[in-house]
Amino acid sequence: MARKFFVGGNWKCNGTTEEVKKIVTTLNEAEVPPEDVVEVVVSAPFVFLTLVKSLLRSDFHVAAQNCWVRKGGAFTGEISAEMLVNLGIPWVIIGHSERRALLNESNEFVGDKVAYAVSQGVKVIACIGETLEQRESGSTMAVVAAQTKAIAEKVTNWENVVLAYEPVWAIGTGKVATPAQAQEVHCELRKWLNDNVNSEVAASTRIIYGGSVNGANCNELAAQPDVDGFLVGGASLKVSDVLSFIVPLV
Ligand SMILES: O=C[C@H](O)COP(=O)(O)O
Repeated sequence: MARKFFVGGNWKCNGTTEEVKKIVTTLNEAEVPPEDVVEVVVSAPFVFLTLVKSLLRSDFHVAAQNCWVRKGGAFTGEISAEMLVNLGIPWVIIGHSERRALLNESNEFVGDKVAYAVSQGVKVIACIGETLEQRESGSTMAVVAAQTKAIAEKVTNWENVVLAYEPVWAIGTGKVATPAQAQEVHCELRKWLNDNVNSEVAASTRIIYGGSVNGANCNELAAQPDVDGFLVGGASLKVSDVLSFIVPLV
């Protein structure tokens, strides 16, 4: 089953109105592969979601970077999946390692969040990945399998989930995983989905890579059979780089 290539830009907690407008203008003016070849999703901070949605070309889509674990209500500072639906925001990132580490989001909490967002009709980029210590101790696969299991236990509709493998040691460090390292984990994750969910989900779920992706390394990573796209942080924030990992994929 063909899996449409997915390119996500995660702006994290960055940007001003002026910077956002500049990046969106650059994206809007670019000649990129058609939407049926590459799906492009821009993940903006909450405060810029409506602005980005109003300015961004219609063949690109907008994502939030988090949402609450259940129906909204008395949860000060949180944003609910219902609100994203109301604003017409189709995607959300859940379980990014920065939130897992800094805000103590557990595997179970992330699984609950993914399931609730999907149940409300919001598509999810679900992040998983090991720390350097875990990789060096040989537990990479056990870690990402446990993270994926917590999602698989709660989610039935995998059509609306993209799995983002983001080794923590590669995020924002310039130390990109080698294409072989990325392929090895993606292949094992697909096997895990086959063995623990079903063969259709394994064949159709997009497994994307994140961690120091840029224009110089994206093509080699994209050539790996189980790398179905990217979640890009730093390079997605620079006007000079923002197209470097989309346009070469033509
Ligand atoms: O969500 C994106 C990842 O954290 C990757 O960030 P990075 O491209 O700056 O390493």
